[in-house]
Amino acid sequence: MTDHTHADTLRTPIVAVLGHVDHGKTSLLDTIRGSAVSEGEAGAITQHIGATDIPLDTISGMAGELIDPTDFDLPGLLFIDTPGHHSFSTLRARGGALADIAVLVVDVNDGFQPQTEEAIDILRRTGTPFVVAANKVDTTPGWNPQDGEPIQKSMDAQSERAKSMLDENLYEIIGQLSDAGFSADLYWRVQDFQKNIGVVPLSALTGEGVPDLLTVLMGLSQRFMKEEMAIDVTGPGEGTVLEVKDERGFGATVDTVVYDGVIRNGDTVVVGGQDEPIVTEIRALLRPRPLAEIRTEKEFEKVGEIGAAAGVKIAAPDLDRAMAGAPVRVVRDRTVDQVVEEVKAELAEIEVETADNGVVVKADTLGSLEAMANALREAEVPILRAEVGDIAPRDIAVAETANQDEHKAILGFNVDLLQNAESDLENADVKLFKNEVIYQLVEDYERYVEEKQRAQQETVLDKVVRPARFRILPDHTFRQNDPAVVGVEVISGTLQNNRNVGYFEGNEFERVGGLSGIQKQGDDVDEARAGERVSIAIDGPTVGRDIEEGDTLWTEVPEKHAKILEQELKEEITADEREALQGYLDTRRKRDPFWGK
Ligand SMILES: Nc1nc2c(ncn2[C@@H]2O[C@H](COP(=O)(O)OP(=O)(O)OP(=O)(O)O)[C@@H](O)[C@H]2O)c(=O)[nH]1
Repeated sequence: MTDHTHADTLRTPIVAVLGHVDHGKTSLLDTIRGSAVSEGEAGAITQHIGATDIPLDTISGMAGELIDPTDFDLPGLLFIDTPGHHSFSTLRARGGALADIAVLVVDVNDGFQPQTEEAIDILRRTGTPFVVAANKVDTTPGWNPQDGEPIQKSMDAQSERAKSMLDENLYEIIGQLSDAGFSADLYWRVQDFQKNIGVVPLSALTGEGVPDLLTVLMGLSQRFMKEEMAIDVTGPGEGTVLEVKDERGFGATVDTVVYDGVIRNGDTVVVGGQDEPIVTEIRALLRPRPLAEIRTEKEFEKVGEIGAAAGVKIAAPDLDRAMAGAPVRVVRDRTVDQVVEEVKAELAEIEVETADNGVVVKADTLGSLEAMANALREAEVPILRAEVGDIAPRDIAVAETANQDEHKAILGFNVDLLQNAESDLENADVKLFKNEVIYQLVEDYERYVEEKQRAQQETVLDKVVRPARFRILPDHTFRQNDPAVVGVEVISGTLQNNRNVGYFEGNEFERVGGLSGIQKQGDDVDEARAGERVSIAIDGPTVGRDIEEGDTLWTEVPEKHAKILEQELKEEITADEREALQGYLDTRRKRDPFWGK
């Protein structure tokens, strides 16, 4: 942990934006950035790698009368630029969420959608405070746009009809939040933001309501997060890898959000890698060039050091096996071993529990891998191997070793099938599942397993001998023997052709012969159901000697089949088959209590 006893400063809270596809995450970030820039002040925003820093002055300028900047001593807000909950689950810091606060974007017309639910789950699990941006209010029929205005002011300019239509949609969202277990209300009605989620109606398109969102975010951070924002600005830097990227002239680099301390050029750092922690020395710390210098050849500018909270690109040797979501730690005055152990310990927290048997899981980041593992654990699906990265030939080979068919599967979340793995997959008996929504991915897999099991049961059911009890009808002997042909009525169960039949003498089963034909109204059939009257040919017995009219006969069910029927297929067979089975088992067990067990 960082020593907080000296040089404490308040850092900028880190904000993440998440929500369902197309609900407006990117537009909202663009609008926040855009209106910050159009505030016109020099240094209104600072573009970081993977993040945008909006200082308090700019926020208060945008928020107008909503904010009194003297109420705040936090320096501003750092918005993570890569929106979406995939990246959000990457955003870890010391076992928790990297983002201090989140904005959940919900389209007012669409309400909650699958990725909204998933985002809520992640927020709940990580205990991240959040506000809901009820976006696209401008699409309300009859809306009279009030560009960039606070939402109350904008509401005052709307017709009663538009207002009530919007209200209806907003209450729908509040209801959905409540269904998800969060008590919520329109933000200006919320008294206690620790107990209630504030909903901010806004439009990323017209900017109305955006001042309100910034005000609420600032207020929440100031009130509830101030203590966590106290950091030692000179301490060894700590951060999280957002993305691993090849950069011309630099090789593999890691885009990193620094949430504590300071990172300096030349520092030795430990970075979580695919196989083991990577120990390397920083060759360059890179930031985007300020907008004014955009015309220069080079995309990045080098900086000597960078302090939390900030986004920076780290160039250093050996970073190609670094993982998105993994920790980055500066060694500084500690030993390398000590920091390697720290990084290992942190990675171990995320390490997914694996079993000797199970599926292969691949995900784009450590965080999403962890979320996948959680979802699979809940669904009681064991995992054989879990890794960050695209699907490679090795994964297919591993999946193929699973000894249960249903486990010969790869579940890929937000990853691609590598080109050199395509033919392997085609030739292997491995099923690939890909989806961008975790619970849908798990559901797809569960459905597949169910179908597979049903198909297996059906084949078993096809082969298994069905129980039947039937009676020889009086005056229905058509032939005495070779074979005996008699009319019967099936009392319960299914009488199948080519089965052995017999009767119980006391509790002993006496086989009389085998069925060699069933005819129903003159037509050959394979089976007869309960209640049906058919004529059957039995090889073996002679009517009047071995069997009599009026006798009750049974299909002989082999012990193994009886066991499968009773233990595995009881739900699959019909009620009268169950009845026949029960009668058969009861009689068998009078003699041998363990028969068919
Ligand atoms: N009318 C209106 N349209 C909006 C608003 N916000 C976003 N849109 C539109 O909605 C569409 C999706 O917006 P994006 O910002 O790309 O949504 P996103 O959530 O970032 O989508 P992904 O990045 O694909 O997940 C775009 O066509 C936007 O122009 C809004 O407030 N009003």
